[in-house]
Amino acid sequence: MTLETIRVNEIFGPTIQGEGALIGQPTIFVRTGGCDYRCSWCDTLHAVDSAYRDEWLPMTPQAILMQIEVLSGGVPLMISLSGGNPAIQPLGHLIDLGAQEGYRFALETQGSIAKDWFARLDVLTLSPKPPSSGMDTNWQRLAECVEAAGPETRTVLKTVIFDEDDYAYARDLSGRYPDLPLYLQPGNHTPPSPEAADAPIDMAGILERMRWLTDKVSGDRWYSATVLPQLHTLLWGNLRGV
Ligand SMILES: C[S@@+](CC[C@H](N)C(=O)[O-])C[C@H]1O[C@@H](n2cnc3c(N)ncnc32)[C@H](O)[C@@H]1O
Ligand SMILES: Nc1nc2[nH]cc(C(=O)O)c2c(=O)[nH]1
Ligand code: SF4
Ligand SMILES: [Mg+2]
Repeated sequence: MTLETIRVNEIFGPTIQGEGALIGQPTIFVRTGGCDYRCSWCDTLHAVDSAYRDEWLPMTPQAILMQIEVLSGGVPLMISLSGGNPAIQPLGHLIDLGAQEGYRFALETQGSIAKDWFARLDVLTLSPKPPSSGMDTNWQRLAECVEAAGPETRTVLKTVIFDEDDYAYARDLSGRYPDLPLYLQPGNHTPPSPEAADAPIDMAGILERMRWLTDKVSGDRWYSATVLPQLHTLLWGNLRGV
């Protein structure tokens, strides 16, 4: 039987999950190449811009799992699937193969493409994009993603906030999905260029935005939202592969 290959940009770890529901927890990242969005402030353009597609190697699920096993020393831990948009890729077989060895899978996507294998994830993070990204949210597609994940997968929302319009977007999102946990992440206005393996970051500016966001959430008595930084950028700035 021939299996579909997955376009892989990078596999790295173990590191800690730097964002959202699993923040601080050990994980290995599998970053796929290719995205249907072009967010103005994307911090991972090397996995988005097709100018870099030569760096997205087609790999079988078996080859990916072998690399995961080497990196993890065979200890099954959480595998974070990100991108680009990993929902573009045929990841169902990798999830099943990894699950046989005890690995669990979390996936990070903007919620523009639903797949039936979302139901076999441990955690699905839907990260719809606010106005500052320049992208429009297709609410029907987002609903299809929530539906596809079903009751067994832990589904959470995470949205990036740069300004007042983004904040209003997040409030609207929360109203649409009052039962899903929502994580608010201050935006990094100094994302790396795709060529840079490391690049300067305005940490003071990001933390100032986080203080502004925290004040707003508290001032509005918005007690159901969780405000979190990108912990990996706090620790390593714009360094890639951490
Ligand atoms: C690079 S994306 C890859 C997965 C998927 N395409 C998505 O956007 O959810 C991973 C996460 O990083 C966030 N992100 C991207 N650029 C960012 C920036 N400049 N500041 C803060 N978060 C950012 C995205 O919103 C998303 O939640
Ligand atoms: N440590 C760490 N945590 C992350 N959480 C989301 C990431 C991503 O780029 O999708 C990411 C990443 O690249 N590194
Ligand atoms: S959807 Fe995610 S990977 Fe795609 S451009 Fe936006 S932030 Fe980058
Ligand atoms: Mg990132």
